[in-house]
Amino acid sequence: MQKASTTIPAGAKFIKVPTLSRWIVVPTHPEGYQDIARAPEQWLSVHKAIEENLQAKYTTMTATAEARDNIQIPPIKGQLTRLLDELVPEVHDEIKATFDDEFPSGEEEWCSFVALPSIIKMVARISNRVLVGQSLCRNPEYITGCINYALEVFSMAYIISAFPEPIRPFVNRIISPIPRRIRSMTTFLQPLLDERRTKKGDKGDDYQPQAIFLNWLADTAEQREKDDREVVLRTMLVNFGSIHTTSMTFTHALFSVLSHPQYIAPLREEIELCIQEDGWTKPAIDRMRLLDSFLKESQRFDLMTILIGNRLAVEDCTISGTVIPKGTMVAANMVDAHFHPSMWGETADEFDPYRFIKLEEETGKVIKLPTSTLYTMTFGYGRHACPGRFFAGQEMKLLMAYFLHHYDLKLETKHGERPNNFWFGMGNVPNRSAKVLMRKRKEV
Ligand code: HEM
Repeated sequence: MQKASTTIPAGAKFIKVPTLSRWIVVPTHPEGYQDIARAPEQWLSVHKAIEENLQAKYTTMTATAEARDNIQIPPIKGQLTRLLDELVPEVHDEIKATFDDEFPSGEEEWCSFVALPSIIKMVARISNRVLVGQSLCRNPEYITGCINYALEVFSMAYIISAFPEPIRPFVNRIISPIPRRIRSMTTFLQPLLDERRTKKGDKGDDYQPQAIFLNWLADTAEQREKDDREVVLRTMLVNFGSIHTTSMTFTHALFSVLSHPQYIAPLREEIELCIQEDGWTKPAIDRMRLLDSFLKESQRFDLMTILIGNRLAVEDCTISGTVIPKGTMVAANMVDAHFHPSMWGETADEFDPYRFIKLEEETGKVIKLPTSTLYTMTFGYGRHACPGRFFAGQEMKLLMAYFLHHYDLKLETKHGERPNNFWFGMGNVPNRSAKVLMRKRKEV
């Protein structure tokens, strides 16, 4: 895409990019996405784009007019983000329990783990501590179900879109494992919903529900008269949207830290100072500025995907003076955004963990891990930018701080170099078989 961009005629506002399934139209400059992000849903629809990309009618089962109500978003933007402070001890406790269970190594011994699958498991458990609470997040069957559900949605979306529309329902009925998965996930989640309902009935206004996403979602569902099935589907959808995104982003960052070992000492120094003064708390995490800048630079440099922020034109419309015909898929070009010299200057192609600290010192522009801009698009941009980004940012900082504070770490590659990424379609997956060596630090 970078090479192709040199051949774009002057004045062109958009280009058409081929993907495996269809053409996608992207602006020729990162600023061009602004008008796409501002376009009303009746022109450029995020829901229709997701429904097409995920084949949501068959996979997440969220392609009905009713489901477009998106009841999962208010509790994420509301309680989950408002209570980040209170969630730090919970998340820290779950990280500690996960490490104790998964890596019970002695002080002297190095042990090795395959990074990506281990991190997916860890992130699934840690995130679910906040999504559904301690009892379920420590249930390996439930966690495996959450991880597999996401993989099943991806693979079914891929398979189903290869068939013509009229026969998709039959293909889906014959081969989809998703209905069985939903039934099995319901057996885990329904007892929690029943318990909440009973306690609420018994205690009335005195009922103090446990601070977990499932309870906040159930409150929203009740207000909007949605049933328990909708709550289960939405909980699974949030699991789908959070586990693999967080673990892929985090694994990219872990590989970047370990392939630039010169930054481990300053990162550790900052982490140790912050937790000495404030403990494992939100103020401590917020003060870890170098860690924040490092993770943000890793997001900038180690792209998660090439195109992001897809929207489907549901009627002919005019965007930035160009007619976009109905049925066109538009998106942002992440490569252009994350490496554009007008924003990143001559060092755009270099990995600089101090980049966001320097940017703030030199220009006053504050870009932190959850900040979404037209030039830092990992969490999307505009009114549909990821609502879970504040939680995800805090979780990733806590997890990286925990790793670096408690363990010596190195890559198990020939010369400690970063393992190659795996490009799948537009997605950039961190190497799936690369191993990391770790050993408990003596002094901690
Ligand atoms: C590093 C981790 C994550 C990344 C990279 C990420 C990225 C994204 C992106 C790119 C979008 C689409 C934005 C757009 O179309 O404009 C999105 C949407 C969304 N994300 Fe995340 N996400 C992450 C974690 C999470 C977490 C932890 C949650 C929930 C707790 C979450 C919940 C959602 C939801 C509900 C949406 C749909 C928003 C809407 O349609 O308005 N994400 N995310």
